[in-house]
Amino acid sequence: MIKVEDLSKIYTERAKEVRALDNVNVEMNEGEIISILGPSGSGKSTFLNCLSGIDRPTHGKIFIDDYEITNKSDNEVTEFRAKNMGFIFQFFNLIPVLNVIENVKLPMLINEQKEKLAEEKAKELLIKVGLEDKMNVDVSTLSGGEAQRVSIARALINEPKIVWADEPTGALDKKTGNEILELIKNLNETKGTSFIIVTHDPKVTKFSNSIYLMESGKLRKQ
Ligand SMILES: Nc1ncnc2c1ncn2[C@@H]1O[C@H](COP(=O)(O)OP(=O)(O)OP(=O)(O)O)[C@@H](O)[C@H]1O
Repeated sequence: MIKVEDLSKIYTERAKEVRALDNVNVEMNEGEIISILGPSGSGKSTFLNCLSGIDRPTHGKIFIDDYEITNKSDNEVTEFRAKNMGFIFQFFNLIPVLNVIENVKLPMLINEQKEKLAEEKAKELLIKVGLEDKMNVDVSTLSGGEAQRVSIARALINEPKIVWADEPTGALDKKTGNEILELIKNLNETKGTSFIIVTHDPKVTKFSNSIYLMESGKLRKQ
């Protein structure tokens, strides 16, 4: 489903080169939970940003289901991302002026879907993540675990094939973090969505089908 060929990313800062990704070659299966572990500064976020088309690699090719993103224009990649990918962040990145259900509906409205359909879909997902009682509340009143459930519902609303999660348990206590990972596992099993989780947290591996280790820009399967 994801194929990466000879991928490198070199940042140049004050005439010094940083090789954030160093000739990565990998194929990742569809429908799995994949975790990418590695120390701080090893290149995990750079890898996620390149594969999701947010950043451009210096060298190499990336295919998502045979669609090469590395030879497309910025607009084409943005459209592909909006239709095929969801995102979960460490600090949730919810929009504070929108309530819970409005946050969940937003990516579907951005994709020019009908309001009524977005409303139905958002309700269904909020029930699935256990937030049926919180649909109309202000997001600032949510606990960390609840906020992450909202962001998971938001990530899934366009029925993406892939959800990228950057430290999804990083801001949560151990128990809440485990509940979020259980929810991700459940959604992976019931909907077949692939989750690719970038993390420092070794307990994520317990929920993963495949584990990779990033070290100094090189990726190894465990
Ligand atoms: N925009 C940038 N400009 C210059 N160097 C960068 C830039 N972004 C990242 N780097 C460097 O590239 C390397 C990889 O960074 P990256 O953020 O991908 O690591 P990471 O594994 O995600 O780290 P963390 O776990 O701390 O988030 C680091 O040496 C970092 O300093």
